[in-house]
This record gives sequence, structure tokens and C-alpha cells, in this order.
Amino acid sequence: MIPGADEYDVAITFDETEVRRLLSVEPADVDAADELTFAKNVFVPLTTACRYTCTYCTYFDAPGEASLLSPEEVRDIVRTGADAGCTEALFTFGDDPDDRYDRIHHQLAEWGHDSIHTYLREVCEIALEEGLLPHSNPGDQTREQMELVADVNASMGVMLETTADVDAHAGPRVKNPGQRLHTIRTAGELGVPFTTGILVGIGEDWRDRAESLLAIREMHERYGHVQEVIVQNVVPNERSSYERPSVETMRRVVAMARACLPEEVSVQVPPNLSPTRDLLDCGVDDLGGVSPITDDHINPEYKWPALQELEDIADEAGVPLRERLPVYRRFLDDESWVSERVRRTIETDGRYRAVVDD
Ligand SMILES: O=c1nc2n(C[C@H](O)[C@H](O)[C@H](O)CO)c3cc(O)ccc3cc-2c(=O)[nH]1
Ligand SMILES: C[C@H]1O[C@@H](n2cnc3c(N)ncnc32)[C@H](O)[C@@H]1O
Ligand code: MET
Ligand code: SF4
Repeated sequence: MIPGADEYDVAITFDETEVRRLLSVEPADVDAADELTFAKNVFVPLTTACRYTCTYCTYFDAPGEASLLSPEEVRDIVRTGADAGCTEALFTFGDDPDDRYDRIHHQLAEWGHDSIHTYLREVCEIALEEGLLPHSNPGDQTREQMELVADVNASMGVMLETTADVDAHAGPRVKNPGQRLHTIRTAGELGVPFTTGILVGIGEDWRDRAESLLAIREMHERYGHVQEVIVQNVVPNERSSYERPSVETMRRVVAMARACLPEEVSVQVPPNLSPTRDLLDCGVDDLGGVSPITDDHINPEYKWPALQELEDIADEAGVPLRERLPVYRRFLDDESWVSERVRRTIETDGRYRAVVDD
């Protein structure tokens, strides 16, 4: 049973034959992709306040220290990004930060906001004004929260992490797999093109990995909204000494993801964290958002590869490298997936047409 599944009304019955099939998948069983895609983004770490304290994470700050970027700071970052040829403003930050941080609450109030989501809407609008397409990953969202920002985002996301009950999420306030799945389902109901994924090496076992991927597939089968699934290996940092999963483990999980998910769903690995070159024959077809100007604020010790390195990786795999937008092509021509507002930005900016038509 997935923890929290009943409470959030997302119970899933796994087909034992399917679980077994995935558990037996080997890298040799899947086809390598015929192209590699990536997006150029700027990372906007809106706030370091977070209601959770995941043991693998260095991102969050204690209540007395956590900060919030101002609208001016956000405009500066996204403008620099647009000048550097980026297409995506990645808003990733602490989960429900106004939940228990008074100073965040007061700062938001000073700027005329009563929640992080009304503020997120304002900064997404700033990104659109500056010509960037927002992709927000604020962690878990209620339907009301997501509705507030859906039409100013090209796509959104949240990592499922895992369906298992792991110690990494133990404590008084914790990520709950049922709540994560509920967020993924809400995106489907609201017609939001969505990114999710699993975090490998946080205490889950092979069956948990298979079930996590099957849970994502189940959500996609219902709504068709999952555009990509990130297979992310945990990396050690100064707060925690998680062991990196071995290359062999990552090869098998990536192959499992490819074998589990339908063809239209991309399998992404982050090129700054993963042994990317060793995973390409296991079905990876996307390298995610990489930034020519900002750090990966979640894992700042791990630098983004330069565009040239992505070219070299694709060359070695013998496939073309193609730039993409934060929203995948198949959603673009349908108003129920991409709002008029976002579509206008894509259609009026020559840079976007060039990326879409490439
Ligand atoms: O730079 C990062 N981008 C992350 N991204 C962004 C991703 O690389 C791109 O923004 C998407 O591929 C959209 O283009 C995430 C997006 C999500 O929706 C959910 C989780 C992640 C995780 C990361 C991450 O750890 N680091
Ligand atoms: C945005 C995403 O970053 C991931 N994340 C957080 N901390 C780490 C880490 N040490 N290693 C790898 N990924 C991490 C989580 O999966 C989160 O959902
Ligand atoms: N806090 C959110 C989550 O874990 C967003 C990114 S983690 C820095 O989903
Ligand atoms: S991974 Fe996200 S939810 Fe977990 S502590 Fe870090 S910022 Fe918060």
C-alpha cells in the first residue's frame, strides 16, 4: 500500500505480472533513443524556506535564515536568461514555504501577497513579460494552488521521488507519496503538461522503483499529461552522505523506466548529476534543463555541462542533439494544454518558432 494513498484518494493496485516484468528488465532489452533533447533555462530559486526537511536536501534554510527573491531580483535573473538565449524560467523552491515561516509570510504580505502562489503568479508574469516560458516546481500543490498559476506556466512538475515509506522522509512534517500522486493527478485534471520523476538511492528497493514508475504510468494513462520522467540519482552533499547508486543500478532503473512508460513520455537524466554517457543506450532521450548562466541551486556543487559537452555526448551516442521548449511539442497545438497567454509568447517570439520548427 502506498503511504497516504487512501487519505489522498489515489490508491493504485499494482498488477503483479507487470511488476515482475519490470523487475526482470535489462538494459539490453530496450532501444536507445534516436535523438537527445534539452532545454536552456535559468533557475530561479524563489525561496529557501520549506515545510519539509528531506534528509538528502541541502536546499532548504532554517526558518530564521530563509530568504525570498524580490520581484526586481527575479526580473534581473530572467532578463539575463533571455539575453543569453534561454527559453525557460525554472521556478523551483521550498514546499509550501509560507506554512511555518513567519518571516516569509510577512515579506509576502509587505509585497501585497497572502500566499506563495499569488506571488508565484506575479513572478511567472514577469518571466513571460521578459520573454521566458515558466516551468514551476513548487513541490506539492492543492488544486486551488495549481489553478492559481496554471495559465501562466508552459508546464509544471513535481518529483514523485518514490512511492515507498523511506526514512529520508521521516520526521514531524514529511513528503507523503499519496500527496505527491495527488499533485500529479491534479495536474492531469487541470490539463497541465507535467514533469515528474523518481529519486534513486534514498532507501527504496527494486520493487519500490518498479511500483513508483507504474504509479506514474497509471496517472499518465488517465490524463495523458506526463511529458517526461526524470530518473535522478541522489548525490552526496555537505549535509548528508548518501551513497550514489552505482552505474549498473542507474542503467537498470533507466531501462526499467523506458520499458514501463509509453513512447511519447521522455526519459530524462540530469547531465550534471548522472553518469550520463553510460546511460544513453538504456533509453534516455532527454537531458533536461541546463543553464548557461545559473547554478543548479538544488545541487550547487554539481556544475552544468557546457552546450559543447552535450554536443559531444550526443555525438558519441551517434544521435542528433535538439533544443526543445519546457513544454513538449505534442501539447502546443491544443488550447486545453497551453493557455492563450503562453501560446502568444511562443508564437510572437522568433526564437521559439526556431526551436519548435527545428
Ligand atoms: O536543474 C534542475 N532542474 C530540475 N528540473 C527541471 C528540468 O530539468 C526542466 O526544467 C524540465 O525538463 C522542463 O524543461 C525539475 C523539473 C521538475 O518539474 C521536477 C524536478 C526537477 C528537478 C530538477 C533539478 O533537480 N535540477
Ligand atoms: C527538485 C528535486 O531535487 C531532488 N533532490 C534534492 N536533493 C537531492 C540530492 N541530494 N541529490 C539528487 N537530487 C536531489 C529531489 O528529487 C527534488 O524533488
Ligand atoms: N521542494 C520541492 C520538492 O521537493 C521543490 C524542489 S526541491 C528543492 O518537490
Ligand atoms: S527536497 Fe524540496 S521538499 Fe525536500 S527539503 Fe528540499 S526543498 Fe524541501
